[in-house]
Amino acid sequence: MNQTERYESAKELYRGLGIDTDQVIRRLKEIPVSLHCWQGDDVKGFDQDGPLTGGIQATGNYPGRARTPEELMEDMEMAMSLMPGKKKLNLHASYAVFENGEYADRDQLEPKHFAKWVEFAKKHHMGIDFNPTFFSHAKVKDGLTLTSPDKETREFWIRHGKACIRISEYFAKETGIPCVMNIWIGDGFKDVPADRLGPRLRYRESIEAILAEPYDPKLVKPCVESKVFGIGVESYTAGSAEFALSFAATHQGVLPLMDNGHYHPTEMVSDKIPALLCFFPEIALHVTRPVRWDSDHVVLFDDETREIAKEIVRNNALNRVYIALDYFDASINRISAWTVGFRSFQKALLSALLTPAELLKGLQDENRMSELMMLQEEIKLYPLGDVWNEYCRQCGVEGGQGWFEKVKAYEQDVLSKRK
Ligand SMILES: C[C@H](O)[C@H](O)[C@@H](O)C(=O)CO
Ligand SMILES: [Mn+2]
Repeated sequence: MNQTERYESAKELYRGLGIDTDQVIRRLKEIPVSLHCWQGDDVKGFDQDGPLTGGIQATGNYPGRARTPEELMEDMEMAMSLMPGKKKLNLHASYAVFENGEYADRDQLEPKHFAKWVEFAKKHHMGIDFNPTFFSHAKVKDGLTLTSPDKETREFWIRHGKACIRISEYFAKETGIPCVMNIWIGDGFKDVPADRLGPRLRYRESIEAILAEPYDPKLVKPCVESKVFGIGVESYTAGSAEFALSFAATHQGVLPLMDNGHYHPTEMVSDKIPALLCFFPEIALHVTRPVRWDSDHVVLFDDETREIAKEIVRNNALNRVYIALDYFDASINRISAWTVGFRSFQKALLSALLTPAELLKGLQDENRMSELMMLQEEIKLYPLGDVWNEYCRQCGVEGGQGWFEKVKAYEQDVLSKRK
């Protein structure tokens, strides 16, 4: 059978489950997934020369890292040409583009410093999500920013956050797509602190000061991303899950953002999604793959990634969950890392859309658990790959491994020349 015949055969099989694969493909094409710029340069950014801090690490030293805005945009374009589906551009403030010798510190950033990125996003018909960069900067004092006991330090970072509110609104107005602005700080302590409450009270106050910056809540979606520990802050992080959830629950219009690398290894974010959907109109995610710790490995088509996609789809929450990828692997070709991760989550969304959720819920509600188990297991061997190939064909990208030849050629022609 050729690919078309295989798709037609798969279509019939899924029709037997009450699934219209043509409609699934149409729907998947419209689900935006935010693609993080920082996989392309190991989270280095353009505005500082110092090391990556904040308790995160991009391990490896694969040649060809993007060093300039132009190189990063070129690499993202290459990667996006290999990915099916709708993308948003996810930027950090540290990726500001200064021209003609200009420079602005983090608290002085303006929309004009991101005009090149808006041009890039418009060229690719993308919305833009944004992140204040509360790390990798000299004004991180003793590892602290918004929680610092030093007022001047807090005020610098509050000004940075306010500047990012203004830039986020600029992005939304320029692209016509709301901007998710994610607040994450690495503030914490390596060893047992004497005061866990004080930093959190200051953090709450600082975020409230940032959000006092006027903005249109239809255009800017502020989020607070939690974390359980970081490298060098193993004993305490101010922005814990309880803090982030409580802040979002008590501040109108603020979304909790869950990164599935930010919990204890046995905790599953997939299970947390339907819990939060009971209480929050909207939530945000960073989809990643933690190995032993919050290692930010490339997302794969693995169980938890599939479960995360399933919870979003089967709870009819595609319009309530802002999906972003967050991983940075410096040990492999970065174009391939971007591409594998994005395609993996597209596969997870497709798998979820091809699952007969109502049929399975009915079996659960009727306590027909034996049949439920049987059917959930049998569906795993349905021909997802034939629908995937048709989806990729319609999106104009390779369904199988052929795309990697293009990555190898790009490495040969472009990346290898970056000395
Ligand atoms: C670069 C991102 O802001 C960062 O990865 C953050 O989202 C995070 O997950 C830190 O562990
Ligand atoms: Mn994250």
